[in-house]
Amino acid sequence: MPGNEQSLLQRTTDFPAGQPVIQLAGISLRYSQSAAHIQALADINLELSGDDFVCVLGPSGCGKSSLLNIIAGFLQPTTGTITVDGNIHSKPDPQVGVVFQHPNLFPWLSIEKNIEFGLKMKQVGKEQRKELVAHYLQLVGLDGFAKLLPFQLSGGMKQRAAIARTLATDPRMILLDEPFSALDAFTRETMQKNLYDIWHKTRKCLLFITHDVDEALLLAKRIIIMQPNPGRIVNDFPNPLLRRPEQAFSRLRSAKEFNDMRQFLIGQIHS
Ligand SMILES: Nc1ncnc2c1ncn2[C@@H]1O[C@H](COP(=O)(O)OP(=O)(O)OP(=O)(O)O)[C@@H](O)[C@H]1O
Repeated sequence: MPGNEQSLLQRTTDFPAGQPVIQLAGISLRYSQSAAHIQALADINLELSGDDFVCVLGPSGCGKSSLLNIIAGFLQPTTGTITVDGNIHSKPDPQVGVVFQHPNLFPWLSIEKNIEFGLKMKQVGKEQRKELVAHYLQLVGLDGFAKLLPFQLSGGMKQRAAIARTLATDPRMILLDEPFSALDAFTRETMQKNLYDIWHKTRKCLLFITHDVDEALLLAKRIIIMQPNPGRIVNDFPNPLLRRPEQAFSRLRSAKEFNDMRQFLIGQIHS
């Protein structure tokens, strides 16, 4: 692998694992609509490390999307600050990548051109772009589909292309907003395995929002529970079932500990 590509692919490893990537201090958010106010978030304090895979669970309306939009820089908090690697973060920034529920690829660009797009924006040279695109296409298992247009791919393949596009620019962290919720159950499980393997290989800091307790238990290294009125974090703990890559989902799902944790999480969400 050429030296330049090596440095781009491995840039995240320049930061020691375990070092905070992002810190949220005293974040609150109040939506004001005419005379009505909604306190969507209150007193959010959070620190995510370089190799965290955090799943955020909580009932509808507890502020998960608001929190993600603030971290993405799409929304300004009413109070509080966010820092990325110690620097104030207050607007969309290539250091924080986002994968949405719908892959929103550029429909007129081939899959490889979609992945290359962010690299062009970063002014990465042509040869290096080519190698990075090939690397990330392979990482998400789309190496045979580079020349196709998005409409020629299945929903799961499009979402993998969107993940590759975000990974290719090597952000410090990636926010994923229910990225598999529009997929059928079988594709969803395949995608969960894919994402877990990608995280295991890249050790990228991931913040993943989901409504699905099983999904959180199968994927997360750390689980955060939120509650509404106002939206706040009520629990934040390491997933005791953190899976080894070779462990089958079906095996983990059938374990008594899995069912116990599932009941615990459902109780926490609905308490
Ligand atoms: N643009 C907005 N203007 C006013 N209120 C909003 C806006 N967006 C969200 N809210 C309110 O803020 C609170 C949190 O909403 P948010 O969408 O962040 O929750 P959520 O946990 O992501 O919900 P869901 O799981 O249903 O997607 C809710 O009471 C919601 O009605």
